[in-house]
Amino acid sequence: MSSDTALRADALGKRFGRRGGWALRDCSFRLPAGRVCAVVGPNGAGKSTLLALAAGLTSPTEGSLTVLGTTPAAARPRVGFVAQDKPLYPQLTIAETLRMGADLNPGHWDPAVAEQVVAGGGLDAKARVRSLSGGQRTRVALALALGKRPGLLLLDEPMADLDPLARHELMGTLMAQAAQYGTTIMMSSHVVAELEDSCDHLLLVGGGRIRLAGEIDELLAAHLRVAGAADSADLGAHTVVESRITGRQLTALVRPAGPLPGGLRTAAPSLEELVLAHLRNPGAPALTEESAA
Ligand SMILES: Nc1ncnc2c1ncn2[C@@H]1O[C@H](COP(=O)(O)OP(=O)(O)OP(=O)(O)O)[C@@H](O)[C@H]1O
Repeated sequence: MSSDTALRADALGKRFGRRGGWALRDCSFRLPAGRVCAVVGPNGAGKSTLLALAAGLTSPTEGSLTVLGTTPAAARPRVGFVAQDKPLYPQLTIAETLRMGADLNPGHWDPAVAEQVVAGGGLDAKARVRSLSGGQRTRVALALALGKRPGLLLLDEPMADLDPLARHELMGTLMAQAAQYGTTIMMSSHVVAELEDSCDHLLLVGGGRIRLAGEIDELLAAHLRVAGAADSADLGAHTVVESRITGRQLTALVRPAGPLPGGLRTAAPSLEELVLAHLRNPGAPALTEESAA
């Protein structure tokens, strides 16, 4: 794998237990290094499973995953992971937690980055973790992950319990980290509107499969919102992700395979429109680099 690839999945599958269903199946994608990648999908889609596989916390049932050019287990010292439940030691103070981060990451711990993230929330370094709110714990968990100066940062719904100001500020910190150190960031979220400004890559997971994968600009450019008279709009030659007829009016989200029928009004979709259309239509054909190749 070339060094410009942070993460590569090949026919990756994960099943919990021998009789369990597949949490992920037949997932193939490539995440170039230095990208900020949004992982979106409905509850139970397999997002956390994918992040846990990338963090080396669980192993694939089939297929393979390459992280920073090696196995997920070997890449762990260079990977930061903030799990959904943000495990921290409640009896430690914030200062002790960060010291633990320094001890666990000899030679690649950046105290200034970690302290800056904590200070951004106005937190007292002497406060014990157990006395912190959910959002404040998130901030400490992010400080631990960022202080490690990871090559790949995996964040499972990092913003879910943060107030809007804290989200904005921490997103800014994450973007600055990505820009300054070339850190690849992969983060799951349900708040798609917030991702449009900060992410440049998208993985949409549904039912354990990859539904959309690629650069957000390219995915958006491959789709069009169309509207026009229903009786004059034969979209049969194109991939229709979603279509609705109200009265005589057709509105649709399509992946054009060539020129569209005349008389239709077209507009570029927003990221939220693209994601929602695919979530509402789980049977719509996937678009990934593999399917486009
Ligand atoms: N440890 C486990 N044991 C058994 N099944 C599991 C386990 N972890 C996840 N699953 C199953 O795998 C599927 C994917 O779960 P996962 O947590 O990856 O989804 P998700 O996309 O992160 O969901 P959410 O948005 O609700 O966090 C679900 O059907 C879930 O029940």
